[in-house]
Amino acid sequence: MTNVLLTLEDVYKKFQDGQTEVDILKGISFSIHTGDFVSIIGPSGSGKSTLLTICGGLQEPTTGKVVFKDIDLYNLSKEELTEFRQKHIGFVFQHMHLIPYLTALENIMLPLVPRKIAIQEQIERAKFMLEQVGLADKANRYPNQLSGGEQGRVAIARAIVTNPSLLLADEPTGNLDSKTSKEIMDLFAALNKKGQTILFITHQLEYASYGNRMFEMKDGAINEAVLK
Ligand SMILES: Nc1ncnc2c1ncn2[C@@H]1O[C@H](COP(=O)(O)OP(=O)(O)OP(=O)(O)O)[C@@H](O)[C@H]1O
Repeated sequence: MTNVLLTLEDVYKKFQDGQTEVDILKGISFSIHTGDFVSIIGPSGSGKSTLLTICGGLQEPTTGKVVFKDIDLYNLSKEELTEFRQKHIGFVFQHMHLIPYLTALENIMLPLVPRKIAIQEQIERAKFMLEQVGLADKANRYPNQLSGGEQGRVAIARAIVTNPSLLLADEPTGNLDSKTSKEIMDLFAALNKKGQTILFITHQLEYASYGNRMFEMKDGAINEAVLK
């Protein structure tokens, strides 16, 4: 039985830098399995965010294939790709991107809106997610009434309220102090323990080692570290 969730096959990404074309990703291949907790670590500008967006169906590679289960992502139409992302992918970004004029609960409900789910069920599911991330008592707070770590928790709850097969996080601890960062990483670890597949970027080895696999990016290539 195979439980491969995502496969990248010889992925290249080139960007135009003035007159020259620069290869940012140079033939990346790997597979992620259901239940994996994978970190990507590497120097600034090495292409980590570019890789993550390609994995999440947000940015097409120049060449190469991205296959999710048996779906060849970049063969989908724009509409199909949007639907795919809504159904299968959760995103958490460094700056959280919470909507300032919506409460924590309403922020978490947002991804459910396009699904035409009855409003009461949206509320119930968002409340359940708040409990999962330990913020049941902060449902009616606005983002500016929450600490950085609490905002991170809301962003994570929002990313997983749709039960995505894959959670992608781009430096989720980037703006947080070390105590709060550890809390967020502990939350990821707890979610992974419950079965959530996670691929995340970090600059810090300490957090990279939370995962069961670690990818090191350098000069457009990836090297999987051997973990003990
Ligand atoms: N749309 C674009 N057009 C041109 N160059 C780009 C574009 N997007 C990214 N780049 C370049 O590609 C390189 C990799 O960027 P990327 O954001 O993927 O790196 P990163 O490893 O995530 O960096 P950081 O750790 O600083 O966030 C950088 O040199 C960046 O300037």
